[in-house]
Amino acid sequence: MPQPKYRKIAVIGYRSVGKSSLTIQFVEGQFVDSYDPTIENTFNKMVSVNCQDFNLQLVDTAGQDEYSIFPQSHSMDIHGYVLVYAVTSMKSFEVVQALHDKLLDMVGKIQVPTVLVGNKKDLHMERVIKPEEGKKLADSWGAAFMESSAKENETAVEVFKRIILEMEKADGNMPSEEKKCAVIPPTLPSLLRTGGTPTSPLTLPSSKSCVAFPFSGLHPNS
Ligand SMILES: Nc1nc2c(ncn2[C@@H]2O[C@H](COP(=O)(O)OP(=O)(O)OP(=O)(O)O)[C@@H](O)[C@H]2O)c(=O)[nH]1
Repeated sequence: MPQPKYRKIAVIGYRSVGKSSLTIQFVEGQFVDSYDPTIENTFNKMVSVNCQDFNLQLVDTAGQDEYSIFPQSHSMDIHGYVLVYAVTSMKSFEVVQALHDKLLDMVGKIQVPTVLVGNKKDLHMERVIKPEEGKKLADSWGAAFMESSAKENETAVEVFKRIILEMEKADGNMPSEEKKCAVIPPTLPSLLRTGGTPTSPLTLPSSKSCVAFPFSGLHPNS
Protein backbone atom coordinates (compact mmCIF):
# COMPACT_ATOMS: atom_id res chain seq x y z
CA MET A 1 0.00 0.00 0.00
CA PRO A 2 1.47 3.42 -0.95
CA GLN A 3 2.01 6.19 1.64
CA PRO A 4 -1.21 7.93 2.78
CA LYS A 5 -2.04 11.10 0.88
CA TYR A 6 -2.99 14.16 2.93
CA ARG A 7 -6.02 15.95 1.54
CA LYS A 8 -7.89 18.94 2.95
CA ILE A 9 -11.57 19.27 2.07
CA ALA A 10 -13.91 22.20 2.78
CA VAL A 11 -17.64 21.63 3.28
CA ILE A 12 -19.47 24.76 2.21
CA GLY A 13 -23.08 25.89 1.86
CA TYR A 14 -26.00 27.88 3.21
CA ARG A 15 -27.09 27.64 6.83
CA SER A 16 -28.74 24.50 8.14
CA VAL A 17 -28.34 22.43 4.96
CA GLY A 18 -26.62 19.64 6.90
CA LYS A 19 -22.89 20.35 6.48
CA SER A 20 -22.08 19.41 10.06
CA SER A 21 -24.49 16.48 10.07
CA LEU A 22 -22.95 14.99 6.91
CA THR A 23 -19.42 15.49 8.22
CA ILE A 24 -20.19 14.01 11.64
CA GLN A 25 -22.06 11.10 10.06
CA PHE A 26 -18.99 10.35 7.96
CA VAL A 27 -16.43 10.81 10.74
CA GLU A 28 -18.32 9.42 13.73
CA GLY A 29 -21.07 7.35 12.17
CA GLN A 30 -23.91 9.12 13.95
CA PHE A 31 -26.69 11.52 13.04
CA VAL A 32 -26.99 14.71 15.06
CA ASP A 33 -30.65 15.68 15.32
CA SER A 34 -30.16 18.99 17.08
CA TYR A 35 -29.21 22.19 15.27
CA ASP A 36 -26.21 24.05 16.57
CA PRO A 37 -24.90 26.63 14.08
CA THR A 38 -21.25 26.04 13.27
CA ILE A 39 -18.51 28.63 13.44
CA GLU A 40 -15.88 26.29 12.04
CA ASN A 41 -14.85 22.78 12.96
CA THR A 42 -12.06 20.60 11.70
CA PHE A 43 -12.17 16.80 11.66
CA ASN A 44 -9.60 14.22 10.68
CA LYS A 45 -10.31 10.82 9.22
CA MET A 46 -8.30 8.14 7.51
CA VAL A 47 -10.02 6.31 4.64
CA SER A 48 -8.94 3.94 1.92
CA VAL A 49 -10.17 4.37 -1.64
CA ASN A 50 -8.98 2.26 -4.54
CA CYS A 51 -6.30 0.78 -2.29
CA GLN A 52 -4.85 4.19 -1.47
CA ASP A 53 -5.01 5.54 2.09
CA PHE A 54 -6.09 9.16 2.48
CA ASN A 55 -5.51 11.22 5.59
CA LEU A 56 -8.41 13.63 5.32
CA GLN A 57 -8.75 16.94 7.07
CA LEU A 58 -12.35 18.10 6.82
CA VAL A 59 -13.22 21.73 7.41
CA ASP A 60 -16.89 22.10 8.33
CA THR A 61 -17.44 25.79 7.63
CA ALA A 62 -19.99 28.28 8.96
CA GLY A 63 -23.17 28.63 6.92
CA GLN A 64 -22.96 31.44 4.39
CA ASP A 65 -25.39 33.34 2.25
CA GLU A 66 -24.97 35.23 -1.00
CA TYR A 67 -23.94 38.36 0.90
CA SER A 68 -21.29 36.78 3.11
CA ILE A 69 -17.72 37.68 2.41
CA PHE A 70 -16.17 34.44 1.22
CA PRO A 71 -13.35 33.73 3.73
CA GLN A 72 -9.95 33.63 2.08
CA SER A 73 -9.02 30.65 4.26
CA HIS A 74 -11.56 28.61 2.29
CA SER A 75 -9.43 28.95 -0.79
CA MET A 76 -6.02 28.21 0.71
CA ASP A 77 -4.53 24.72 0.96
CA ILE A 78 -7.88 23.16 0.09
CA HIS A 79 -7.71 20.22 -2.29
CA GLY A 80 -11.44 19.67 -2.78
CA TYR A 81 -14.84 21.17 -2.06
CA VAL A 82 -18.12 19.64 -0.97
CA LEU A 83 -20.78 22.22 -1.82
CA VAL A 84 -24.04 21.42 -0.05
CA TYR A 85 -27.61 22.57 -0.49
CA ALA A 86 -30.77 21.03 0.93
CA VAL A 87 -33.26 19.57 -1.55
CA THR A 88 -35.93 21.13 0.69
CA SER A 89 -34.66 24.69 0.30
CA MET A 90 -34.72 26.77 -2.88
CA LYS A 91 -32.78 29.47 -1.08
CA SER A 92 -29.94 27.04 -0.34
CA PHE A 93 -29.84 26.04 -4.02
CA GLU A 94 -29.55 29.69 -5.07
CA VAL A 95 -26.91 30.37 -2.45
CA VAL A 96 -24.77 27.39 -3.46
CA GLN A 97 -24.54 28.84 -6.97
CA ALA A 98 -23.40 32.20 -5.60
CA LEU A 99 -20.88 30.46 -3.35
CA HIS A 100 -19.46 28.48 -6.27
CA ASP A 101 -18.93 31.74 -8.23
CA LYS A 102 -17.21 33.34 -5.25
CA LEU A 103 -15.06 30.26 -4.75
CA LEU A 104 -13.80 30.30 -8.34
CA ASP A 105 -13.11 34.04 -8.10
CA MET A 106 -11.16 33.49 -4.91
CA VAL A 107 -9.06 30.57 -6.13
CA GLY A 108 -8.60 32.13 -9.58
CA LYS A 109 -9.37 28.93 -11.46
CA ILE A 110 -12.16 27.92 -13.79
CA GLN A 111 -12.57 24.53 -12.15
CA VAL A 112 -11.71 22.98 -8.79
CA PRO A 113 -12.41 19.43 -7.58
CA THR A 114 -16.00 19.72 -6.39
CA VAL A 115 -18.94 17.56 -5.45
CA LEU A 116 -22.34 19.25 -5.40
CA VAL A 117 -24.51 17.55 -2.78
CA GLY A 118 -28.29 17.80 -2.47
CA ASN A 119 -28.79 16.83 1.17
CA LYS A 120 -31.95 15.94 3.14
CA LYS A 121 -33.21 13.65 0.39
CA ASP A 122 -35.09 11.68 3.08
CA LEU A 123 -37.54 14.59 3.48
CA HIS A 124 -39.63 13.51 0.47
CA MET A 125 -42.70 15.62 1.24
CA GLU A 126 -40.64 18.80 1.61
CA ARG A 127 -38.53 18.41 -1.52
CA VAL A 128 -38.48 21.45 -3.81
CA ILE A 129 -35.34 20.75 -5.90
CA LYS A 130 -35.43 17.80 -8.29
CA PRO A 131 -32.35 15.60 -8.70
CA GLU A 132 -32.16 16.65 -12.38
CA GLU A 133 -31.79 20.28 -11.38
CA GLY A 134 -28.87 19.50 -9.12
CA LYS A 135 -27.26 17.32 -11.78
CA LYS A 136 -27.66 20.04 -14.41
CA LEU A 137 -25.99 22.61 -12.17
CA ALA A 138 -23.12 20.25 -11.32
CA ASP A 139 -22.64 19.47 -15.02
CA SER A 140 -22.40 23.18 -15.79
CA TRP A 141 -19.57 23.37 -13.26
CA GLY A 142 -17.85 20.18 -14.45
CA ALA A 143 -18.44 18.84 -10.95
CA ALA A 144 -19.75 15.54 -9.59
CA PHE A 145 -23.27 15.40 -8.17
CA MET A 146 -25.09 13.30 -5.67
CA GLU A 147 -27.95 13.48 -3.25
CA SER A 148 -27.57 12.43 0.35
CA SER A 149 -29.22 12.09 3.68
CA ALA A 150 -27.06 12.74 6.71
CA LYS A 151 -29.30 10.21 8.47
CA GLU A 152 -27.75 7.44 6.37
CA ASN A 153 -24.13 6.57 6.93
CA GLU A 154 -23.81 5.10 3.44
CA THR A 155 -24.57 8.31 1.56
CA ALA A 156 -22.39 10.41 3.87
CA VAL A 157 -19.48 8.05 3.16
CA GLU A 158 -20.19 8.23 -0.58
CA VAL A 159 -20.03 12.03 -0.51
CA PHE A 160 -16.48 12.00 0.83
CA LYS A 161 -15.34 9.11 -1.32
CA ARG A 162 -16.70 10.96 -4.29
CA ILE A 163 -14.69 14.10 -3.56
CA ILE A 164 -11.58 11.95 -3.14
CA LEU A 165 -12.15 10.59 -6.63
CA GLU A 166 -12.63 14.11 -7.99
CA MET A 167 -9.33 15.18 -6.41
CA GLU A 168 -7.61 12.11 -7.81
CA LYS A 169 -9.04 12.87 -11.22
CA ALA A 170 -7.70 16.44 -11.02
CA ASP A 171 -4.29 14.98 -10.14
CA GLY A 172 -4.40 12.76 -13.21
CA ASN A 173 -4.91 9.62 -11.12
CA MET A 174 -8.32 8.67 -12.41
CA PRO A 175 -8.47 4.92 -12.88
CA SER A 176 -9.65 3.92 -16.33
CA GLU A 177 -11.93 1.31 -14.86
CA GLU A 178 -12.99 0.08 -11.47
CA LYS A 179 -9.83 -0.97 -9.75
CA LYS A 180 -9.80 -4.35 -8.08
CA CYS A 181 -7.21 -4.48 -5.38
CA ALA A 182 -6.57 -8.05 -4.45
CA VAL A 183 -3.77 -9.92 -2.83
CA ILE A 184 -3.12 -12.81 -5.15
CA PRO A 185 -3.64 -16.06 -3.29
CA PRO A 186 -0.79 -18.57 -3.57
CA THR A 187 -2.76 -20.86 -5.85
CA LEU A 188 -3.41 -18.20 -8.47
CA PRO A 189 -0.02 -18.06 -10.22
CA SER A 190 -0.27 -21.74 -11.07
CA LEU A 191 -3.85 -21.22 -12.15
CA LEU A 192 -2.74 -18.39 -14.44
CA ARG A 193 0.11 -20.49 -15.85
CA THR A 194 -2.33 -23.21 -16.78
CA GLY A 195 -4.80 -20.71 -18.18
CA GLY A 196 -7.46 -21.75 -15.68
CA THR A 197 -10.24 -19.51 -14.44
CA PRO A 198 -11.16 -19.24 -10.80
CA THR A 199 -14.76 -20.30 -10.29
CA SER A 200 -15.39 -18.03 -7.30
CA PRO A 201 -14.40 -14.42 -6.67
CA LEU A 202 -10.96 -13.95 -5.20
CA THR A 203 -10.97 -13.73 -1.47
CA LEU A 204 -8.44 -11.45 0.12
CA PRO A 205 -6.42 -13.53 2.58
CA SER A 206 -4.29 -10.72 3.90
CA SER A 207 -5.35 -8.59 6.88
CA LYS A 208 -4.25 -5.63 4.72
CA SER A 209 -6.72 -6.52 2.04
CA CYS A 210 -8.69 -3.63 0.64
CA VAL A 211 -11.71 -3.29 -1.52
CA ALA A 212 -11.61 -0.90 -4.42
CA PHE A 213 -14.23 1.80 -4.53
CA PRO A 214 -15.89 2.17 -7.91
CA PHE A 215 -15.56 5.68 -9.30
CA SER A 216 -18.71 5.45 -11.33
CA GLY A 217 -22.23 4.35 -10.63
CA LEU A 218 -22.23 5.69 -7.09
CA HIS A 219 -25.65 7.13 -7.49
CA PRO A 220 -28.30 7.01 -10.16
CA ASN A 221 -27.87 10.75 -10.61
CA SER A 222 -24.12 10.73 -10.71
N1 LIG B 1 -34.10 14.96 7.88
C1 LIG B 1 -32.85 15.40 7.76
N2 LIG B 1 -32.39 16.35 8.60
C2 LIG B 1 -31.11 16.76 8.44
C3 LIG B 1 -30.24 16.21 7.45
N3 LIG B 1 -29.05 16.82 7.56
C4 LIG B 1 -29.16 17.70 8.57
N4 LIG B 1 -30.39 17.67 9.10
C5 LIG B 1 -30.90 18.49 10.21
O1 LIG B 1 -30.84 19.86 9.79
C6 LIG B 1 -30.43 20.71 10.86
C7 LIG B 1 -29.19 21.49 10.45
O2 LIG B 1 -28.12 20.56 10.28
P1 LIG B 1 -26.60 21.01 10.43
O3 LIG B 1 -25.79 19.83 10.10
O4 LIG B 1 -26.36 21.67 11.73
O5 LIG B 1 -26.52 22.09 9.28
P2 LIG B 1 -25.28 23.02 8.88
O6 LIG B 1 -25.33 23.18 7.41
O7 LIG B 1 -24.02 22.52 9.46
O8 LIG B 1 -25.70 24.38 9.60
P3 LIG B 1 -24.78 25.70 9.89
O9 LIG B 1 -23.81 25.34 10.95
O10 LIG B 1 -25.76 26.72 10.33
O11 LIG B 1 -24.16 26.12 8.62
C8 LIG B 1 -30.24 19.80 12.07
O12 LIG B 1 -31.40 19.80 12.86
C9 LIG B 1 -30.01 18.41 11.45
O13 LIG B 1 -30.43 17.38 12.31
C10 LIG B 1 -30.77 15.20 6.59
O14 LIG B 1 -30.10 14.67 5.66
N5 LIG B 1 -32.07 14.83 6.78
